[in-house]
Amino acid sequence: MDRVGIIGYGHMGSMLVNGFLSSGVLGIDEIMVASKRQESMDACAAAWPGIGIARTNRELARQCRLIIITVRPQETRGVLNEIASVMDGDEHVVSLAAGISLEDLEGLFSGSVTRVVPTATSAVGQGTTLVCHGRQVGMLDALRAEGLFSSIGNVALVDEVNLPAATLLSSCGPGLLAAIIEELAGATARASGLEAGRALALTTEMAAATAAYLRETGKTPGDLVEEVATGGGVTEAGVQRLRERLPGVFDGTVAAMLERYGTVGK
Ligand SMILES: NC(=O)c1ccc[n+]([C@@H]2O[C@H](COP(=O)([O-])OP(=O)(O)OC[C@H]3O[C@@H](n4cnc5c(N)ncnc54)[C@H](O)[C@@H]3O)[C@@H](O)[C@H]2O)c1
Ligand code: PRO
Repeated sequence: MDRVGIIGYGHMGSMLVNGFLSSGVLGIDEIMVASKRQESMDACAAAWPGIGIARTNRELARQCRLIIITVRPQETRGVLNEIASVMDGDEHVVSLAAGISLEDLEGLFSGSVTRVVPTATSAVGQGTTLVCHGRQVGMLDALRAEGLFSSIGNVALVDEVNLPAATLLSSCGPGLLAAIIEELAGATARASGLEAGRALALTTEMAAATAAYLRETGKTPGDLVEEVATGGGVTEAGVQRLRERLPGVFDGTVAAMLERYGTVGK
């Protein structure tokens, strides 16, 4: 049977298995998983009774035409080298690895390759999965992969040249925003004595409401700042301070991330 194979069962591998099966886009007998650690395979089998578990990556590659590789970038070449000898050239590999180009991946085996960048927020059906197909990917394979990932959120096709920047925003972004939420809540609790858990709950709800407001009204962030910051009031004092300091902080943040993106797959 032509099952969808997932190699690696960490944050992304388990999120994809949960998403594909919970959404119903794949049935339990249409998916097969292989991962290095026996404990994670035991956890997978316990969470999804009847799921196909391969003992090795090669065993999985022999049985699946669409193979999604969710190991870390520095482990991705090794996995492709390992399975290449049992592939017949008709396979479609989907690589999640940040920083490993289509050209590099296509050089490792004879099938077709798509790069995909999901986001942790896909676990709740929110956020955008970035998709970049290699030139050898046929239309049916492209549509099949896009259909799978659209079951866990939005899908956006992105040219490879724009993948680093788009990844920073849509996939690293939840980590950045979570860190900002944590800092804002923490600083407010420290300065005021408001209980830390309460501060975090209020900040999280505020962040979700702000994103919903911008999305639903189509207003710009600048419009919203203007609405909230009453002249001579409290918000104005905070926004003024942020606008003095944040451009430097974010320029440095983006530069550090783009630099790491260039080396992460080496
Ligand atoms: N975490 C994210 O939000 C995110 C988003 C988009 C893309 N990615 C990409 O997804 C990939 C996985 O990230 P993650 O956060 O899930 O990492 P992770 O460390 O949580 O998971 C990696 C998994 O691969 C397994 N593994 C390692 N070597 C293996 C091998 N040789 N054979 C089989 N399994 C092996 C590990 O046991 C682990 O289960 C990375 O390439 C990353 O760049 C991650
Ligand atoms: N998580 C991966 C990383 O931080 C890639 C996008 C989000 O490297």
